[in-house]
Amino acid sequence: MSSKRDVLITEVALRDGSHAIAHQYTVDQVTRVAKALDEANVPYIEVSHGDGLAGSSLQYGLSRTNEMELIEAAVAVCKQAKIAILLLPGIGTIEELKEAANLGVKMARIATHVTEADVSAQHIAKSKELGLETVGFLMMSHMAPTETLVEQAKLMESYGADVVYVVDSAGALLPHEARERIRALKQHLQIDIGFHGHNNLSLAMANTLVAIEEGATRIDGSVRCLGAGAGNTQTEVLVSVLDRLGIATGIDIYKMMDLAEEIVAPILQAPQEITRDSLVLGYAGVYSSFLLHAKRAAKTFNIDSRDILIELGKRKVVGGQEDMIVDVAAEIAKRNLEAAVR
Ligand SMILES: CC[C@H](O)CC(=O)C(=O)O
Ligand SMILES: [Mn+2]
Repeated sequence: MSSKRDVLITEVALRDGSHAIAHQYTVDQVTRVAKALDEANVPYIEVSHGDGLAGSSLQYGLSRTNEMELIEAAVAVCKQAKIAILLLPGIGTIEELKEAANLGVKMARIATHVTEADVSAQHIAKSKELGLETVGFLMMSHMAPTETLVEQAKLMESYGADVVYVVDSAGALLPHEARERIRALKQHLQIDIGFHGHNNLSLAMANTLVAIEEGATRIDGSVRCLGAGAGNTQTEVLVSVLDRLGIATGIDIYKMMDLAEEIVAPILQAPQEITRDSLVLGYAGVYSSFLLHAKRAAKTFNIDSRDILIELGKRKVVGGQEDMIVDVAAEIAKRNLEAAVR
């Protein structure tokens, strides 16, 4: 296996996939997945609560296992892969960042809403000071015009980020929109550009390939699509497609396929597919991680989860506003009741 890498892949199933399994990862699962990914020569593995460090809460979902234990377990079994964490300023703090760095984490991804990059300044600076490779992660990138995205990415670059990602949190970007965004960032920034897709409109692979065509060299994938909503670009498929295209990832294709089938598939509560709910996430431009919350609220209020998601899309609700899901569900239930007695 060649260790040449034209594109650096970050495997996100142990972080983004946490949303899909209601943050129920065990140390044993994380150990087995991280070890197998390391043996397949995956360069970066992200491990955290789905909403990043310190995300475990009633608002976002309580973790079964303390994420620091999960990080420690992943670090312990990786010989070549670097462990990454996600941090959303305001949810995670500098204290958790330091704790993760002490455990052996090598990369920190600092995530903000696409128009709020300024809140990442001190976290990016601290991450650099701790000697971590540092990534700016601009979430819900479909919600801002390309000029705004460029402005915000430049802020992250000016704070010291080594890489900036276009994050299609809702899986709402169409290929020409992904192309325009990556092209503009390549034109205006000196640092590396990354792309993180979600497959709600079945476009994660197409958008990823377009991003690579436009010069993105940092790409996220989730093995067996174990990510929020319909999941991310499926890593083992991506690695195979890139190999066919002559783009080196350095990842062992058979080992990726085997770990997807034998280690990750049994973790899934249900196969990751594009259901009517995940399709609505992409169609209405709603945060992929809202999926389970909306389904739960729909059950509580006996309403259609799609009505909740469509309304959240109309209101342009962003990450961190999970409390709005129940508010919206209650309003819809009240409206339905009023209509029924009229
Ligand atoms: C809530 C954080 C979010 O899951 C980060 C991410 O992966 C995305 O925005 O797609
Ligand atoms: Mn994601």
